[in-house]
Amino acid sequence: MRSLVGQDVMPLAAAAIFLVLAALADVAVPHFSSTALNAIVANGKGEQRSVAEPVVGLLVASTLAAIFTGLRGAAFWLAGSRVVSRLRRAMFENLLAQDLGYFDATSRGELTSRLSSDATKVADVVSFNLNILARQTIQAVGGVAYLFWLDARLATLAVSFMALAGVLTDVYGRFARATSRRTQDALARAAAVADESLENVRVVRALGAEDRVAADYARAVAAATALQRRHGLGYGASRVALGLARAGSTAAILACGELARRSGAITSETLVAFVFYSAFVNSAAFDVGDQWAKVEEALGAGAAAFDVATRTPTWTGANPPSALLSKCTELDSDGLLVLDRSRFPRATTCDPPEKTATTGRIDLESVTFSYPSRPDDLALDNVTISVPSGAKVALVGPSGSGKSTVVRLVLRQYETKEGRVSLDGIDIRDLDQRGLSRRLAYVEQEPRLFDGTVSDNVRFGLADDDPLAADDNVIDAARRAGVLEFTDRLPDGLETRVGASGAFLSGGQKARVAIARALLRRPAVIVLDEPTAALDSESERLVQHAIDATNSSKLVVAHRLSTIQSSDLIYCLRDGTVAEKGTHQQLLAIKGGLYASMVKKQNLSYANDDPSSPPPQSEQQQPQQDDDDNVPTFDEHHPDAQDAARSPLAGVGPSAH
Ligand SMILES: Nc1ncnc2c1ncn2[C@@H]1O[C@H](COP(=O)(O)OP(=O)(O)OP(=O)(O)O)[C@@H](O)[C@H]1O
Repeated sequence: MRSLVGQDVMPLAAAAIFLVLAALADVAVPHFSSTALNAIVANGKGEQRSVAEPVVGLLVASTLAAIFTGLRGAAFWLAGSRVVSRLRRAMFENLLAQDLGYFDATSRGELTSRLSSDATKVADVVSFNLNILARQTIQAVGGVAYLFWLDARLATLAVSFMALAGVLTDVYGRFARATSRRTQDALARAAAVADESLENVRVVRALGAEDRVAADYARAVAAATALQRRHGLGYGASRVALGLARAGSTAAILACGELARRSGAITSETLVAFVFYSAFVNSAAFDVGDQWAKVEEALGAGAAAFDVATRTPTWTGANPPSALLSKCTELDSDGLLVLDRSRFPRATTCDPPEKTATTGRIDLESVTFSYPSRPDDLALDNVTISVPSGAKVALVGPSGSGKSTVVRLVLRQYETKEGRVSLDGIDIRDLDQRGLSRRLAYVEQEPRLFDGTVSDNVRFGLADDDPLAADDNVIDAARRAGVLEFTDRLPDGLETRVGASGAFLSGGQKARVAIARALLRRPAVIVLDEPTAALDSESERLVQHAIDATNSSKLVVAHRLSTIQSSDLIYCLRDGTVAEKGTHQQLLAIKGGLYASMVKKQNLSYANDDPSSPPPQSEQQQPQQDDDDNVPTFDEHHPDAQDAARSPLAGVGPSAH
C-alpha cells in the first residue's frame, strides 16, 4: 500500500490540509448557529444581543467549509484515480511476471475481474471513504472536545453512546470485510464463466449449448447475489442498531440535560449549545462508523487485488522467468512499482543477445518434469534430447506423449523437476529471459495475434528502434512466409488490421504472420509446433522451404509425419519418454517400431480420407522400409506424400543452413 500511495504524497498532503481546514470550518458552524439562536431567544425576552454577528460568522464558516470541502474532494479524487491506475498496473505487471503454472490454475476471467472490479473498490476507498472518514473523525474529535468544555457529565453520556456505536460498527465491519471478499471471489468466478463462454462463443453456437452456458453463468451470478443479499441484510441490521443508538443518545442527552438544568448544574443556553453540538458530533461519529465499515468492505474486496499485485513468481536458477523482472528491463519514469528489485535478489545477469555469441544448440539433459497442477504425474521422465547447431530435429509421438511439454520447457515456460535445459551449454534458467526470447522464436499450432496491423504483428515484441524491425526486414520476412501473397490483395497491404486476436484473418493467414514474426527475429533456434498444418500444400511447401533455408536450429513438433521426413534427427516420444531416435530412414528400419507404425497408420488414414486415392492396401502390401535400399515410404498416391516427394526437402537429409 505504501508503494501505491507513495508517489501521491503531494496531492494527498494537499488533500489532508484542505480536509483539516474544512473540518475546522465545519466545527465552527454549530457554534455560530447556537449563538444566533440563543441571541434570538434572549432578544425575545427583551435582551439586546447582536444576531448579525453570529450570522456573519455562520456565513463565513459555511463558505470556507464549502470551498475547502470542494478542494479536499477534488484532491482525494485525483489521488484515488492515480492510486488505482497504479494498482492496476502493479497487478498487470505482476501477472506478466508470474510463472506460467500460475495461469494453469487461475482463469483469465477471474484475473480480469480482479483488475477491474476489485481495483475499483480500492479506488473508492481512497477517493471517497477515507476522505469522509478522516473528515468525520476530525469533526467528531473536535466536537467531543467542545462538548466536554460545555459539560463534562453530559459529554461522558454522549461519548458512551458513541462507544456503543463503535462496537456495533466493528462487528458489522468484520462481517462486511469477510462477505465482501467472498462476494468478489464469487463475481470473479462468474466473470471466468462468462469469459470462457464468450471466448468460445462459436463453439457454443455450433453445439447449441447457449442454454447450458447461460445456466452456468446464472448459477455463478446467483452465488454472488446470495452473498450480496446477506451483506444487504447485515447492512440493514447495522443501520437499525446504529439508528437506535443514535436516537437513544439524543433522548438521553435531552432528558439528562433537562434534569441538570432544573438542578441548576447547566444553563438553558449551554444546554441548547450542547444539544446542537451533540447532534453534529453524533452525525459525524455515526458517519465514521459507516465509512469505517465501507473501508473494511473495500479492504476485503481489495485483498485479492493486492494478492495479485504482490504474488511472487516461483523460479530456480539465476534469472527470473519473465523479461519484466530482468535486470536489463528499462523502467519508465513512474517505475514499475511492483517490480521492486529487492524482491528479486536472484536476478543476476543481463545478457543482451548481441553480446553473447550463440550457435543455437539445445540440450535437454535427463529431464524429468510434472506440471504444477498435477505434481504426481510425470509428463516427462528422464528425457534427453539434443538439437545440434543449425540442425532440424523433429519430435513425434502419440497424443499426450510429451511433445508440447518438451517445447514448453525449451521456452522456459515451466521449470524442470530434475535435469536441465541448456542453450549453447548454458542452463536457460541462468539466461536473461529477454535474451532467451530473442534467441528462440516460437510458432505455435494455433498462432495468436494481437489487435493491430499485420506489420505490427510481424514486429511484435521488438523495440521500435530495433534494426530488425525496419520496414525492409518486415517486408522480406512477410514475403518469405507468404504473407504478402494475401496482403498484396488487400487495400492496406501490410497495414491491414487483423482484428481482436486476429479475428479478421483465416487460420492459414494467421499461421503465415506468425512464421514471418519468427523469421524476422533471425533467431538462433526456431521452435515450431506444426504451424503449417493450416496451410494448403503449396503454401506449406513454400513456408517450409523458407524456414529450412534459415541458419537457425529447428525443433519441430509434427503430427503429420510427411512434414519432417527430411529432419536431421527425429525423436519419437511415448508416455513422456524417448522411445526411439534416429533419422526417418533409421526409424522406419525398426520393425514394429513406434515411428514405423505411426507412418503406416498415417498412410492408411490418408488413403481412406482421400476419395481419389486407390483403395487401401493390405497391411502386407503397405510400403515398408526395404532393408536393402531406401524406397519411398509414404503412400505415393496421397497428396501429402506427393508433396513430400516433390518437396525440396524430400530425402535430402540435413536441411540447408
Ligand atoms: N498445463 C497442463 N497441466 C497439467 N497437465 C498437462 C498440461 N499440459 C499437458 N499436460 C499433460 O502432460 C502430458 C503431455 O502433454 P503434451 O501436451 O506434452 O502432449 P503432446 O505429445 O504434445 O500431445 P498432442 O500431440 O495431443 O498435442 C499429457 O498427459 C497432458 O495431459
